[in-house]
Amino acid sequence: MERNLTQIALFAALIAALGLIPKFSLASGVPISAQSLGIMLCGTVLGAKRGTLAVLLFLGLVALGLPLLAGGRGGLGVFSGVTVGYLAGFVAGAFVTGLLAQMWRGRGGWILPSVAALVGGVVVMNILGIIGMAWKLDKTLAEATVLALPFVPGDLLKCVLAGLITQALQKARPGLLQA
Ligand SMILES: O=C(O)CCCC[C@@H]1SC[C@@H]2NC(=O)N[C@@H]21
Repeated sequence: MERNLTQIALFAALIAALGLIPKFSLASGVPISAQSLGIMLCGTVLGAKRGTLAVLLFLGLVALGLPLLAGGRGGLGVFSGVTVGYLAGFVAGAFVTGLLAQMWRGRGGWILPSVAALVGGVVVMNILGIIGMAWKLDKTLAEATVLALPFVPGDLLKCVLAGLITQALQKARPGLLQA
């Protein structure tokens, strides 16, 4: 129990730390951000339940006003901005990544954790992000999808990184990863 809480807090802190890497702002207002790597790792390393709780803790701190989002943003206002779909995607993405990672735990080296991150941290997260952009920017889903295309190369790289980091942690600290 205590160990779980520590790990949840640690991964919430990891997402926050990735927010210190400068974001690259695009015309849509949704930045290229390293924080989605943290979301993927929450799922691949902690699994669905603990990973989702870590993301909820992170977003709870953001809602309280802590400037933990990339570029030093925080407060309730961010939940009504153009990235609201992505913020919902942070939660759903960690959950789906975690479910798949748990199902495939210990198999496939770095590839299966990467595929889990691809499905949860790229497909699910971007679907919600695109819906949010379409809503907030008054665009069609097709137009919003075009706006999300610049994220794809970086997001694919993050999937590979998430798989490699997860495999390394599996070897170094097997107790951290849930079956
Ligand atoms: O800071 C925020 O308010 C959320 C930013 C979300 C950015 C999304 S995460 C998935 C996709 N990949 C990126 O690099 N940026 C977007």
